[in-house]
Amino acid sequence: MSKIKEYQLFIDGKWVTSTSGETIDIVSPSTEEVIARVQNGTVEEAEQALKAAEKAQKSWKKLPARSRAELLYKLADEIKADAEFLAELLVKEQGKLLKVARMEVAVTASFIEYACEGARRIEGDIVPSDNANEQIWIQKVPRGVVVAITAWNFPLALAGRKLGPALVAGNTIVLKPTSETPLATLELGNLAQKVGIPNGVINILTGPGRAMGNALVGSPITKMVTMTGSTPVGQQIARNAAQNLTHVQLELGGKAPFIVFEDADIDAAVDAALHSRFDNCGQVCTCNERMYVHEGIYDRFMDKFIAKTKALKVGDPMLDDTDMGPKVNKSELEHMEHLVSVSVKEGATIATGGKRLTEGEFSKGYWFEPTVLTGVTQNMTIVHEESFGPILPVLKFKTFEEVIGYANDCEYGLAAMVFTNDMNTIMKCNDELEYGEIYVNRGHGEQHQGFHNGYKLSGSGGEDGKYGFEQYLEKKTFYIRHKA
Ligand SMILES: NC(=O)C1=CN([C@@H]2O[C@H](COP(=O)(O)OP(=O)(O)OC[C@H]3O[C@@H](n4cnc5c(N)ncnc54)[C@H](OP(=O)(O)O)[C@@H]3O)[C@@H](O)[C@H]2O)C=CC1
Ligand SMILES: O=C(O)[C@@H](O)[C@@H]1OC[C@H](O)[C@H]1O
Repeated sequence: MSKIKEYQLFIDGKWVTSTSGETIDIVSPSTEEVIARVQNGTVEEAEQALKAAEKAQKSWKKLPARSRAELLYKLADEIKADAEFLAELLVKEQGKLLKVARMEVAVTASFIEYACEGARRIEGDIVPSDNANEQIWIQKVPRGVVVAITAWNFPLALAGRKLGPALVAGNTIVLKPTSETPLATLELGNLAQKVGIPNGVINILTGPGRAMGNALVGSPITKMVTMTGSTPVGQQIARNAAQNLTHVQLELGGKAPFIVFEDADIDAAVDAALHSRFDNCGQVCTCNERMYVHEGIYDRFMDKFIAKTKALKVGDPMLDDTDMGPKVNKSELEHMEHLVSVSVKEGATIATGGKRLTEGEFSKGYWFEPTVLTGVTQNMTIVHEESFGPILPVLKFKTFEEVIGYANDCEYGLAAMVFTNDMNTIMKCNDELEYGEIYVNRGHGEQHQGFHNGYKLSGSGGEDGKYGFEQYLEKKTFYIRHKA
């Protein structure tokens, strides 16, 4: 039995063991085995990390942005060089398919590289004054210490998505990954040391979000909090950050509608709907969480969709021919069972799936069948509560007005997907859908140069692209008068 690796806290360029003397077991979702242990960090260690970041930021911000970017390009290179090791670690800790984990590692590096491209575009303004012999300069400056808190579904990519722009902009960072899947993120500490990122610029802490997270968010040293996770926790963070009026950027829950109009390309829509629901075991914030199919094509569409859902291969995420791995933990698995049970009680029919898998290779781990619910009505719980798993409720619709009303009848506003070839319908969807991200004739999947922006309870501030980069900068205005 190989010795279980115990990770430490990464503070001020050094690996340290927590004074708590306690560790957190990291469990494989595929086998339920303990695969590693991480520190149960203390509030005092949160303070130490913040102070290290504050100290380091004073010189880090003085480096030319291009010099900061050079170091971060090297970090991205090291991530790519370590791709297979990091990908397998993601499979072990989160249960995602190896092919998806490889994509996640590549995306982590490219998030950082995209941020580096912005190093020469941190531009301000020179504005004419109403006064003679005077100029007004509006300069973009870093905020200071950024606290980044991430979710368990794409832990490494979410870290790169935040670390890249934060550091290129001249901030330093204290990164707290989720206690569910912190391992690949912790490895960034080793890579930061390897490329020579100065001590204190990157700090990585583990420990329960409530205690450690609260301490990080509530500190006056913290000048920005960027968090990806659930809406309730995002709301808690916003309340906690308010005491210091700290800038907060939140990427939260979603309940994306997937709308198939009568003129849609049915085969393309079936494939997009399938992948947008079941990829990463449905654990993507922009997943197809509810599907609306026009009554005119419903039977043809559903025959194809159900057949493809039944054909999905659930199993070992390390194998190339596996289509779906396990849910991330026991409570998430039990939540799937709960949602199906409530849906059936409310009148839904299970068209396929609906149960946890327990036989043979599934005797250990958190496995759930790809599930499609039909006979669903708009008032049912499953149409409004995020499942963040492989459960898809399907509803019929007749008219444009009806389905737009259904789609917008939601407390979330992150992503929506629409299949139609009618330009007029596309433009009306663009006008009327209350979502920050709309995909037309394709499934979900953001790009770095876009803007990942949740409306309503899906978030605040947005990230990615030039608008996401701007979040990591403050503005400073100079009024400069000179002798005539
Ligand atoms: N909009 C988007 O881009 C995305 C949204 N999500 C959403 O995230 C959710 C699933 O991820 P999950 O990790 O379970 O989300 P959680 O909200 O449970 O946790 C997110 C992070 O917040 C930390 N945390 C928990 N409580 C606090 C607190 N009081 N103060 C500060 N930090 C805290 C957690 O730490 P710990 O785990 O140690 O408790 C974790 O690191 C889903 O709702 C999904 O929709 C996921 C990915 C992307
Ligand atoms: O956070 C999510 O669920 C998505 O934004 C996901 O995270 C990193 C990937 O690039 C996105 O698909």
